[in-house]
Amino acid sequence: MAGEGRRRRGAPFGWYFKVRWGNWSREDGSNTTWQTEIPDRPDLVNRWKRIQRRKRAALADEGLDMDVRWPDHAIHLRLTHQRAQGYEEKKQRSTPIPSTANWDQEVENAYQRRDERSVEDGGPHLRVRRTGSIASIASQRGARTASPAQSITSRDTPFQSSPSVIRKKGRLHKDTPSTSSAWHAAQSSSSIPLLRTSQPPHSVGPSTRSSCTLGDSNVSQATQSVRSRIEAAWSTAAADAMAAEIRIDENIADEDIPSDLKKFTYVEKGYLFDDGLQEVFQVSPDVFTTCDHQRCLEASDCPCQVNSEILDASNRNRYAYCKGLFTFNVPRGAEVIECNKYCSCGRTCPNRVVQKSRDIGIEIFDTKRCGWGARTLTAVPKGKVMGTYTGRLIRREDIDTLPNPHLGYLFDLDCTEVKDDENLGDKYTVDSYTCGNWTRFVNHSCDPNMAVFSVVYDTIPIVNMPYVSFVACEDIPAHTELTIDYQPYWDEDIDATAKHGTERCKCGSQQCRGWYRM
Ligand SMILES: C[S@@+](CC[C@H](N)C(=O)[O-])C[C@H]1O[C@@H](n2cnc3c(N)ncnc32)[C@H](O)[C@@H]1O
Repeated sequence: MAGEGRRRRGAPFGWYFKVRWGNWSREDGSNTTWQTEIPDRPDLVNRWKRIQRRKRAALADEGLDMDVRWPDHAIHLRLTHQRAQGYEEKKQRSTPIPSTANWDQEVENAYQRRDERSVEDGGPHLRVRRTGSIASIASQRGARTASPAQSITSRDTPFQSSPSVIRKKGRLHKDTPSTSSAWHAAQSSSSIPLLRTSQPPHSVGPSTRSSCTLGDSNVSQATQSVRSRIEAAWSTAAADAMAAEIRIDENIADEDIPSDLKKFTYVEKGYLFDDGLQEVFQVSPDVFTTCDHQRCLEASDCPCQVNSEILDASNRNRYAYCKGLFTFNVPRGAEVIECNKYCSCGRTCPNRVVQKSRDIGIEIFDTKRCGWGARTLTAVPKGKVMGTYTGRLIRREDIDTLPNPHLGYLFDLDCTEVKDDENLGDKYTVDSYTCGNWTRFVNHSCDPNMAVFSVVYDTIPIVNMPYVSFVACEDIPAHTELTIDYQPYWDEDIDATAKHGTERCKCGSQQCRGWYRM
């Protein structure tokens, strides 16, 4: 393969490959032809396409603002073919992946088409990496294949709740567990918690106004405008990422809005990076596993999928997702690897779920007992991916330098870490104190309705910078507070009686263990 190009004079419109022949030449010595297809050498065509795709991606990596202003029709008149491709790539990347309204139907259709083609190994397939496999990944060629195949069966530890914890330096509280049934009743009736308890550490609790006067009413106007301004800024950021609405409960008053939150930057997707970390995150295109599919349904022939380590009881590979919902088959220490920007599958590929935009509206509200919280505006089905924990990506070793208020908003990217590993090198944490999204308002519950899992799609697992994805672990009615367990493996990881560093839990669930750890 020597090149490719758009329609040539006198030829039908379309893309052409330029082929240089080794065993043939014209009388004048030239040995290239232009052809629309090379049916007997699909390997050459696929390799060529892969290389071109990487070139396009590299062009787009240079910056998304370049050239995008040009109208579509001018592109092939004014630019080389490669630049036109780069333009297409940039255009696509500048547009976040919208959530598709009829996505379920599309996937359903695709499954149907697959079944019609009678593909033998059509079973769901999960691409993951397990704890401890980092070295073997690195030993493979540039980690392209993500991990060695390593079968586990359904008897292995199932996905539980969260591979990571939100950290906070806390002092020991000796209070007894909170077992309020009012909270539980409030939850099950889809309303907000009713109990009023002590203020959370950074005073975002209930208003301290004791009386209401005309002056207060004016203050209330100003309050509204502060809340509205923050809400507008966050909504704009969410809309830019094509995400659903983000509201701040209108009952939140001016004096209940912490000053730091007025400077808070809402980041719906992705990370902001501490010095030098973006370079770590942005790995070379060569090390990605990629596929040439339009859709990644046939696990047996998708290069991204074949190295899955997760098998079901019948030894068949599984997808992490089924019809857009998380399957909860990911064991502890595993990461989901979604199709990436170098794959040729489209935006509705069933292996692209977390990277889609959030389509569930969220409201931030005052829980009256745990500070602010986040609740869903609509009913959410079990398995629905709600969003990722965003914020500033920092080195774990830098946590000690952070001011105290940050410590309640840290999320360790520790999914693949071995217990009690003291080495802090190459370990990272997300700090959402000054920037982040609605997930930084998610409170702890001992009976949570969301779980978390780690996922990568724009980097590779070995760099230890996955996204932490929040997923509904049960059907959640509209207007219910969304919660996770900050210490999901507490019964495995720590002696429940050793409560050093724990905080008194006010989740109020019937299963409340009385403490949580940041
Ligand atoms: C990640 S933030 C959650 C959002 C926080 N409520 C706010 O107002 O910004 C974690 C903090 O929320 C509070 N919190 C979360 N879950 C709690 C619980 N179950 N009991 C008591 N406080 C909780 C604690 O103050 C904790 O430091």
